[in-house]
Amino acid sequence: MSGLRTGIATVSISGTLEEKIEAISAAGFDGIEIFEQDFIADIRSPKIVGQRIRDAGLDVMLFQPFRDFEGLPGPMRAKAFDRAERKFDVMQQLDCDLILMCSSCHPAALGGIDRAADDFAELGERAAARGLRIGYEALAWGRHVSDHRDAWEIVRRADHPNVGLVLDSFHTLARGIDPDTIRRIPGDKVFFVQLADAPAIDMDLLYWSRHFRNMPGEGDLPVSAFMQAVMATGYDGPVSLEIFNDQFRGSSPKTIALDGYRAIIALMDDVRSAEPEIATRLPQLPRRVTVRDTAFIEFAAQGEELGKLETLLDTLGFRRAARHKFKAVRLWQQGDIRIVVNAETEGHAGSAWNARGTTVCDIGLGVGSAEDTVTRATALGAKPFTQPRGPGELPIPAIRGLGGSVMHFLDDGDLANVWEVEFEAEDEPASGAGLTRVDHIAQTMTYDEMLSWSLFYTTLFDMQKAPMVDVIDPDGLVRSRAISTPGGSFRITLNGAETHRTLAGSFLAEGFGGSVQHIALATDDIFATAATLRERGFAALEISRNYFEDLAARFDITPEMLARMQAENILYDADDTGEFLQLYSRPFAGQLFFEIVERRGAYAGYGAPNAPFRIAAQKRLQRPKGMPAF
Ligand SMILES: O=C(O)c1ccc(O)c(O)c1
Ligand SMILES: [Mg+2]
Repeated sequence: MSGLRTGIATVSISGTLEEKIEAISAAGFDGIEIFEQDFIADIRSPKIVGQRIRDAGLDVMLFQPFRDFEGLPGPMRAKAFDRAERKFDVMQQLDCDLILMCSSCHPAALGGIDRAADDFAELGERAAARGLRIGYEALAWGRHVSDHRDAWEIVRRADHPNVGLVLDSFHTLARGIDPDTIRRIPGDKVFFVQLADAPAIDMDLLYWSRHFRNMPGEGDLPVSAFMQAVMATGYDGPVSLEIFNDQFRGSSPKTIALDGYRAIIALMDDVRSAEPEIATRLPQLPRRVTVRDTAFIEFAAQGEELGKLETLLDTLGFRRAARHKFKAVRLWQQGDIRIVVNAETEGHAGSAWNARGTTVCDIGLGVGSAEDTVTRATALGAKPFTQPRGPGELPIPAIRGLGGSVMHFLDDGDLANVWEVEFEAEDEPASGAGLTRVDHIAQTMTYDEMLSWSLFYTTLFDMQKAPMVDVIDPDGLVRSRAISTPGGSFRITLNGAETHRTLAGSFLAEGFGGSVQHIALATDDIFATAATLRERGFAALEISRNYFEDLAARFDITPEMLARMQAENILYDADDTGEFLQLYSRPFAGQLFFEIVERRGAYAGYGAPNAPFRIAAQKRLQRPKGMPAF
């Protein structure tokens, strides 16, 4: 059995046809759907374009779309056939044998299953004479045919070996059609399969499809259930992406093509795991990785900011636990939290500091098997990370993460001893402020990058994405989405800034791109922690008095507790599952900050309703002197 064949429509990514071909080939796809517009805009002949695509190692899998063919009356019908013949000429030049015909939207189309079937039977003869095939696709907004079941009935009645069906997950799922109805269709009559996901937004189908499609796994449609049904038919052809998305049209073709490849591989792996009996043609790869914990967070810091960061860690109750045996690297520890501060001028940390100044350059995650994690990541198109190892250093498996940062993976093997092997313990006694573990890591990026990064996490790790929330910054909107492992052992929030005027946006501008902006640390008793921190000289972010008055109106909080929260600048949220208390540090090293949280009950959120007030408080600190703080 040969491998899975993957494809992507040229319409899915930005650039000229040539740039698209390069990006699609580089991302690892086997073939390409030529979207006619991309071809027409090119100055090369169809013969040369076809050859160029094959030279890039890609099959020309499909030519599309051909519109408004079936069901036309009299002379219009004859014209539609002539039009089709012209496109057949182009296809023969391209050396592409399959054309997608989407269900007619033409106002004059008459409808009638048998009329359409007759049209396709006749066109099938003409196609066969040239060795070509026709795939019929039901557009969700087609005039008479908008459901794959009707398209299948037409194909069935056309009863021609060169006429088959194109299934497109968007059209089926957007209309809420049960994908299991696909299991009734013989696999050899499915000529091609297109995949797209989309966010659950209630809007006009055509508009939704043309602007908001995204990669499988990036949206909310049950694309995996769709694909399981397709594969259950015995379908053996290519699996291809057809993504109409406004953002993708303006993004880097390489990134979007890589995301697409990642999405297909993860999806087919999910299909196989859901129904192991079904042949998916996908080579084996380790399943999604269970993250046990955040093993460490590493900052690159030098000079004055290094001192400030270490002072802040000290006021937060961290102790100097160990020093690297050979490098300017120190381990700070409290509870299960390990923060590594790397002042090396060379290597990854050195270049991260050169590029961004003080920054989180590395995140270490505890996993079952570090090797399997890198194997899966690599199969999904991530880049393994290596740098020359110094004396006595362990070969800890790593990949490239967000914006040039690195992720290391630690497991129970020899790697668990890294702190003893590479570091020398310091004898500073434990003091602590009750911080126990990393609650979550907040990453800031441009809005355009959010889908890509959520896909990175949800395809590699066993993590689910929460719904998108809007965070109001006084100077713009920031979109935020949390991604978490089932038990919350690893939580990430992604914050996408649309403009540089927002706090998140100015962080991006200053830091030269997306990275970790804040780290939230958990405590079991935020009031006790706050008191200890105060004694240690920690300065909390000051929250407006109005905020606490509003809290009193919204929640049943005793006056005593409210007074304590106000005194300590502790923010509060609650839902049906529990309560959430938050305390923020002031910004350091530019616009990085720490958050301290206490979760009560099963509260699994992040205090999103409080974000605007926290942001406003942070922005007050940035105001030029002389402006009132309150
Ligand atoms: O939006 C469209 O017109 C369109 C065209 C071709 C397709 O395959 C499709 O799914 C949608
Ligand atoms: Mg389609």
